Amino acid sequence: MILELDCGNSFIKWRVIHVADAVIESGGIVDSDQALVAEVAALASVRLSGCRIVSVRSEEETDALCALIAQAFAVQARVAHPAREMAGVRNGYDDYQRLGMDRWLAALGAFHLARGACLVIDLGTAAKADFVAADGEHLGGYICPGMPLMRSQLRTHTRRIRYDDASAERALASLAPGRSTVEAVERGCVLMLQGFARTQLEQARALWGEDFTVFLTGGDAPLVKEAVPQARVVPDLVFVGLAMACPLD
Ligand SMILES: Nc1ncnc2c1ncn2[C@@H]1O[C@H](COP(=O)(O)OP(=O)(O)OP(=O)(O)O)[C@@H](O)[C@H]1O
Ligand SMILES: CC(C)(CO)[C@@H](O)C(=O)NCCC(=O)O
Ligand SMILES: [K+]
Repeated sequence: MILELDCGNSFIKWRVIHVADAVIESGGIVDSDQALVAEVAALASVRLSGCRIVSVRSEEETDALCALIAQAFAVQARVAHPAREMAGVRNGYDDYQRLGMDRWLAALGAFHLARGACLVIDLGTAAKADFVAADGEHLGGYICPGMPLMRSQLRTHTRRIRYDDASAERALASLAPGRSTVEAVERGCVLMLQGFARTQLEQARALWGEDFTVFLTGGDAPLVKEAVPQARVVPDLVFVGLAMACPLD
């Protein structure tokens, strides 16, 4: 079994899979390196033979996580690195090393699954969109604040926007105009995300007509699912690309 990690800016998503058939044994989402090691160590009957990591954190933070994993599980983690070209996809950035690895791997995974032009919308701490043409050319993309950043900017830079997580969740039962602060903010931010997603669709249509696949991923994908009914929701899209970039067998 191998451990797969997607280290985002706020959370680490992890999975333990059987390497031969990619069957998922277990998985979770944690907010610290220590919590990760604790959760994986608590799995009964798991013997890891390898580990692969994609990280958008600093090199120091990623190295520290690899050291912790080596110590806890006696495996040397393989870290995915930028490439100018991989699996038929050509990185569209002027400086290919600057493209976020989560975006790059999601684009690889999407192109592999779509076998044609695709749009990836990834809604996490940041909202990202990436475009890959039918010939594998990555055309670039967009980065915006995601739901957590929009929310926290409003809370930080205003005096009278204050509410707790439980009421935030309740507020999203509907998207009607808000009749309280929490409803107004939470629903407003969801509409921003949906607007982002719809605008990316318009871009894709302008480029490719109707001949493309839309992928939706990231922790906040459910919030825009209904606004983009044609999208394939693939929560593990980054892991699909990670397996391609770091084969372990
Ligand atoms: N079980 C969960 N734990 C934490 N966040 C969750 C969970 N389910 C959904 N979310 C939502 O997912 C969002 C974070 O998404 P994600 O985990 O994709 O972010 P990230 O990987 O840290 O960010 P990024 O990909 O931009 O670096 C949060 O806004 C949170 O509301
Ligand atoms: C945009 C984020 C923060 C999203 O996780 C990540 O992909 C990243 O750090 N990217 C580097 C900047 C870029 O992609 O242009
Ligand atoms: K991520």
